[in-house]
Amino acid sequence: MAQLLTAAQMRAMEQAAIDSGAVTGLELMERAGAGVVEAVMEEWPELAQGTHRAVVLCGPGNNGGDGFVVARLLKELGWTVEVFLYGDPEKLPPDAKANFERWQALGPTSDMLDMDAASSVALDPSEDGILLDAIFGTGLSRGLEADLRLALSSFRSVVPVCFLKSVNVDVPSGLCSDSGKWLVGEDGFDTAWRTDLTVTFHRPRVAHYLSDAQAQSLRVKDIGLDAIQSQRHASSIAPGLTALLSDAASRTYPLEIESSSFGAKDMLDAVAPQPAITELLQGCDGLIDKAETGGHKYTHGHALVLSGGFGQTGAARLAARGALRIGAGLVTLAVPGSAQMEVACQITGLMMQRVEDAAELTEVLSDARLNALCLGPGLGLERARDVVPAALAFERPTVLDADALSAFSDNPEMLFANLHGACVMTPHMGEFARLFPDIAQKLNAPAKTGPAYSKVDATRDAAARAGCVVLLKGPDTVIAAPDGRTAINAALYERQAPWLATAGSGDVLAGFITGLLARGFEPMQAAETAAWLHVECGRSFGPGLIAEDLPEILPKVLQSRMG
Ligand SMILES: NC(=O)C1=CN([C@@H]2O[C@H](COP(=O)(O)OP(=O)(O)OC[C@H]3O[C@@H](n4cnc5c(N)ncnc54)[C@H](OP(=O)(O)O)[C@@H]3O)[C@@H](O)[C@H]2O)[C@@H](O)CC1
Ligand SMILES: [K+]
Repeated sequence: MAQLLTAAQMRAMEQAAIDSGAVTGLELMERAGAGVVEAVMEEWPELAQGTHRAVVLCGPGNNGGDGFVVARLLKELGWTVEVFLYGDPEKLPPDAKANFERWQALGPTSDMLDMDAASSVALDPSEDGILLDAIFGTGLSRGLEADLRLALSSFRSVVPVCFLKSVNVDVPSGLCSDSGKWLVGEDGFDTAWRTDLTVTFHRPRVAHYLSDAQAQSLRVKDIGLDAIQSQRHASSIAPGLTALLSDAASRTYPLEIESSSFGAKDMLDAVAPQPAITELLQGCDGLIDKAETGGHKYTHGHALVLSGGFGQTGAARLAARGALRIGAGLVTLAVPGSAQMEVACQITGLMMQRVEDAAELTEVLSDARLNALCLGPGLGLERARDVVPAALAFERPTVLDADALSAFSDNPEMLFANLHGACVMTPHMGEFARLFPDIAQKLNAPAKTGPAYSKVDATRDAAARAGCVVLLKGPDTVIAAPDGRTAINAALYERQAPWLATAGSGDVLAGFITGLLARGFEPMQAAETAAWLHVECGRSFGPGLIAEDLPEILPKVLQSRMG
């Protein structure tokens, strides 16, 4: 596992490396610039052949310094390079200034706010290449002023005309790197724009997995911090490192990525003021295939999925199928009398039990072998209000989805009073906003300054209030436990799975979680694992996916996981 980083953590790591004497800021900047060039060539191999054009927009801080390095390196490769600066060169921080001066020896720097700047670029559309945004990175503190936004959008409008690829250094300028939110200026406008490529350094920032509207592709380039860290571990000297990192990481949560490509845990492990966040790129620990564990069907648990009435049983059947496929030993659908015939005609492998109301459910749950419950898919609001409190009274591992959440929109407190620590709530943003209106309002409020309140913050706050795991759906699904553990399951970049936005997809997810709860996974682990597998199923099936396909493709995904 590796970690997602906040701006404060990244700064602390760089500073610690510099203070150790193992590297200078100038060297890190050089590696960052070289990393950008390398990433561009990797992303578009055609740009590695011959010479091309780079329009480089530099800002007033070290992000701008990276831009000057890129400009120089591309110029040395023979590219046509035009550089524009936002800010006063005299006020650049030392490393950025040094690189500005090195660039000055190779070419001019124009004022980015000059009215004619972008149109001068558009005059010559003959060479393809890149538009590089190196205006702001992790140092963005507020929304962009109107004149800069105007200039930026003029440059962006040149991109299609001149066949340029849009590349940003670290984060697109205007995006808060801790929250994934576009900061708005005093006038309430932002600079939201989807670029072709983001190149970041060492580890991704939190923001890179919290928004689907920032870049098509993300590349993380090594700038040598891991090597410095392992040298330091080897020599066992890390004086003051922990304290330094702790100070700088005041608003931090170590953010973990489960990914072989990002290497081992790093020196931020020394700082763990809050529990970790896992980004589920490569899956989760603890997914033991049923075949490996063997045993009787009851050793894999018995899940009970509550169904709605006649004509409304499809969602519960989907969930039940998902629970069975993911390895629950037995799955029973609890069905009112009106729907018994309908369900009986549709199921194989699943069992059915008549459950008319809360009283009958209470009776059924006296069988302690029913060790995981799924409440919500197709349940119906009235039935949900009746059976949910009765089910929760047993304090068995329980998934609450769809109608089990909507039924309490008018009175979330009633739901919260019944929830317990073995629950997993799986709202989409609409359901979330009805249950946690104040949190949703805070999340959706335009942000003028960073670090802004993020989807991670919102999900954590919701989990703390509800006292159970909350899985807030989206292409950037965030899963949080009441103790602060948090994971992001991002279906972004190479894990995009737009086909998952199909009717019934959420019901299958609820079923996957329920099945894993039945197998004895603890709630956070069940939610993480199910969410990851859900996306993998979507990716594995591809276009044309309908919800029914998700449980059926799961064995293939599990087999590939087992190697
Ligand atoms: N440290 C290292 O060793 C390495 C760092 N690296 C690179 O450095 C980047 C971080 O650099 P950074 O900290 O200098 O921040 P950066 O994003 O350039 O901006 C800060 C400047 O912008 C200003 N400013 C902010 N918001 C503004 C606004 N809305 N409108 C106008 N101005 C605004 C702010 O001014 P202030 O807020 O103080 O008014 C300040 O002047 C990082 O993303 C990575 O690319 C790599 O080279 C690897 C090695
Ligand atoms: K940038």
